[in-house]
Amino acid sequence: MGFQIRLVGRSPWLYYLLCFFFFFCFSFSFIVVNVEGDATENGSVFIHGKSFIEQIDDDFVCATLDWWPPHKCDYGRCTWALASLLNLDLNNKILLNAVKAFTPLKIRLGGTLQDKVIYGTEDYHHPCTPFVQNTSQMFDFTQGCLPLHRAKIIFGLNALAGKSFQSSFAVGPWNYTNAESFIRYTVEKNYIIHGWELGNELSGKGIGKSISADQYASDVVALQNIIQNVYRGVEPKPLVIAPGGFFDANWFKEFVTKAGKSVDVVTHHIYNLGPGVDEHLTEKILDPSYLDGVASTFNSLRNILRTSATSATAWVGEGGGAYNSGHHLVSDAFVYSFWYLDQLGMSAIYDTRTYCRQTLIGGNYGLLDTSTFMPNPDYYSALLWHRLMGRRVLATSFIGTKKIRAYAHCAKQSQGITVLLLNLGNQTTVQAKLAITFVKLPYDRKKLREEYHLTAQKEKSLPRSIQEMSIDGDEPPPQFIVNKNSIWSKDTSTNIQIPIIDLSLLASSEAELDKLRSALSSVGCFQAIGHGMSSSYLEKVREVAKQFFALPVEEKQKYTRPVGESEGYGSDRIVSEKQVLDWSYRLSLRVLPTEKRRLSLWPKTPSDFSDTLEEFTMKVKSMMDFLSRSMARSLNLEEGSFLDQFGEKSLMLARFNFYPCCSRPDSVLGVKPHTDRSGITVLLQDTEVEGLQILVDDTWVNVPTIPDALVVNLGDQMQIMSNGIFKSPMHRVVTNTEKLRMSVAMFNEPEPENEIGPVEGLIDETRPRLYTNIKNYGDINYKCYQEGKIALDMVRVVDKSDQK
Ligand SMILES: O=C(O)CCC(=O)C(=O)O
Ligand SMILES: [Fe+2]
Repeated sequence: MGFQIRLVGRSPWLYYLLCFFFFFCFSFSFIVVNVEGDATENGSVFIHGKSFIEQIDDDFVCATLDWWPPHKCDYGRCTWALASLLNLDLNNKILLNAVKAFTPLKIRLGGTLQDKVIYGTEDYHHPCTPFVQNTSQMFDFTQGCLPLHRAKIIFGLNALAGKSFQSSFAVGPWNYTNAESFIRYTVEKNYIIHGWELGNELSGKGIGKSISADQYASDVVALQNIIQNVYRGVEPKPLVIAPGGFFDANWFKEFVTKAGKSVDVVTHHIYNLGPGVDEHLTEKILDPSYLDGVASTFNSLRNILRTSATSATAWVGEGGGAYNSGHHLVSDAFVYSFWYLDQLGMSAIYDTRTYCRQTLIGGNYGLLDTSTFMPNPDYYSALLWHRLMGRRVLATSFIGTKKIRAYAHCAKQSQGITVLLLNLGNQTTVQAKLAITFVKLPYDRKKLREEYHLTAQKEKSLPRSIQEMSIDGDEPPPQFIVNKNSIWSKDTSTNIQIPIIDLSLLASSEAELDKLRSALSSVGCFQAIGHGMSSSYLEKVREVAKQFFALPVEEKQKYTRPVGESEGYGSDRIVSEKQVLDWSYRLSLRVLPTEKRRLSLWPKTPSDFSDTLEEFTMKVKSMMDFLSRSMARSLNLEEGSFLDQFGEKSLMLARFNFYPCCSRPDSVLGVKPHTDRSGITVLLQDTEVEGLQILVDDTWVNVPTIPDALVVNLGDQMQIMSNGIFKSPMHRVVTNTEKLRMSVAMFNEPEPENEIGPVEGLIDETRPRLYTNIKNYGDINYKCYQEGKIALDMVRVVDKSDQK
């Protein structure tokens, strides 16, 4: 049998086909998540519909709340805000509705600090004080106390209570006094607790501390005894859950064997994507063999449970993918659903009954946004799974590209089958045939098919690309038409000349140094010659840029700038509705510091692209450093006065600009007027086609093309460091009807962590400080750009005399 599904590439496609129970399919539901794909492939989904292989819990989808307070920070970002068990606003309407949509959502309360919590019960006779950051203490925080008026559900208990520490081992029996009185308290209050979990990440080698499997098993027996005692006469009793740690086959085997019937659920944690700071998370998420790597963990735990005398089931007690709070713009973005849905599908195949996502809210991996509580993309993936995927898991395979992941369950609320297909291929459309064995289809299935398409929020794109419009000579759409405001209508002059400075003379000639100072303090721009790069060398750099832009669209799109990011290939980044768009394409790549390069975005064609860029970077950097020193000398400052502020790890961005012809050069710009945010910009212009104009004395001045010259533009951060003596010029690029133009701009700016500000020697009574000291001007600049503000104005010292 065969009905066809089209899986369009470039992002995940999820198809849910809802059909008849007992495997008589009669309706389909599709969830599709995608944008257009270019290549097409064929494949087949096979579902063994005769019997199910495993069964998950009805409330398989579970999410966690953690203890982390607002001052928990990873990689310099503090992402927990008020999302802790201790401070979360439980009356927040969005939160309540988000949870209610699941009816019920299993919530696991726990996390690292769980093993440092004291419960503020009546018999705890000390002040109930919160967690305080203290790096000399285990897990970097002091003990913290849970005031009991906040407790509604508690899941994770402190397993370290009463233990002594021998290096990384926690030894001795669990002191359960405080936990027991806390459990009693919840029973007195009639709080319904689904399960009590003992400890967090203390299994195997543990994270920070570990407990032997033998001791853990005894502690769990003690917990089971407490539960039997405290809940005497109450049915059903809460589950006893442990160890909530990373899987270690020997440890888990021993624990399960020794805990015997005392443990109801064996929990383990999944952080298979590695540290949140990893820049390659997206590549890992979209790599099928990487995703497959974790299957052995699920399989091994299943085998242990099957071969032990236990009726315990397996749960993922905490699955966050990338540890240390995840990664902003990855774990809270659409791409994470590829990892998350694949985890749900895969874990279910290996008899995992429940999967708790770290987190419901908090960190960068929340299903809800930590500050707004609004759903992140994975919330919808979780909800769709919860509503559509039933308990029974069906054996499913995909024959064809490895980029398709296929999972099928009996449907949840209707009779039939739900199929989940993910397309990890970001370029390929897959035509998939669906074959279900042992099923008869006595009905008109097409009529009853439902599709659900989840789509990543796209940067708003134009119906036609600039290139197409350029080739066809189209009238540019309104988004490109500049409003003829005051800055546009300033005169264009050919009288004013952009200074030419010979760098080879700067070291020896005072006159040339004076020329440099005067150029930078008037125009803020000059043409540099004598820089040591030959014209044939510069031609080679232009050539690789030209070859890249000449590639077919689909080839260039392999390097497309990811949504919300600044590196990669694309046209003007749209940050506001009102923005007038530039008539250009850009390939932006961070080239320094070298460890911050995203090589996956560096073109493979032409083959010498990377080497050429690497060499050009090094040459331009040494030219810029020489210029920084010369600029300092020209102002009678220590040579390092500016360069030291850039720091050892200054940032350098390379931007390859391509300007197609435009039918309306009178009202469309290649780049709208702006100042560069950099410290120094070095620009390699097209050899023939002009376009760059600098605003000098209220007049737009052409910067002519000189084949051997490199244009040096001063950026905002140098204007700040020079206390306004040097100017960061306003500039723009005009379009023309006949000729394509290209340029390569190299922007160098100080390390974002460095505090920069006006050099002391340039501040005195006659020239008071113009700018405050600041860090990360790049961020300030971007935020201002989004809000239509001028960043330099934001960092200016307010003149008190103006405030009257
Ligand atoms: O292409 C040019 O000439 C200048 C480009 C520019 O100003 C920029 O990329 O900031
Ligand atoms: Fe610029």
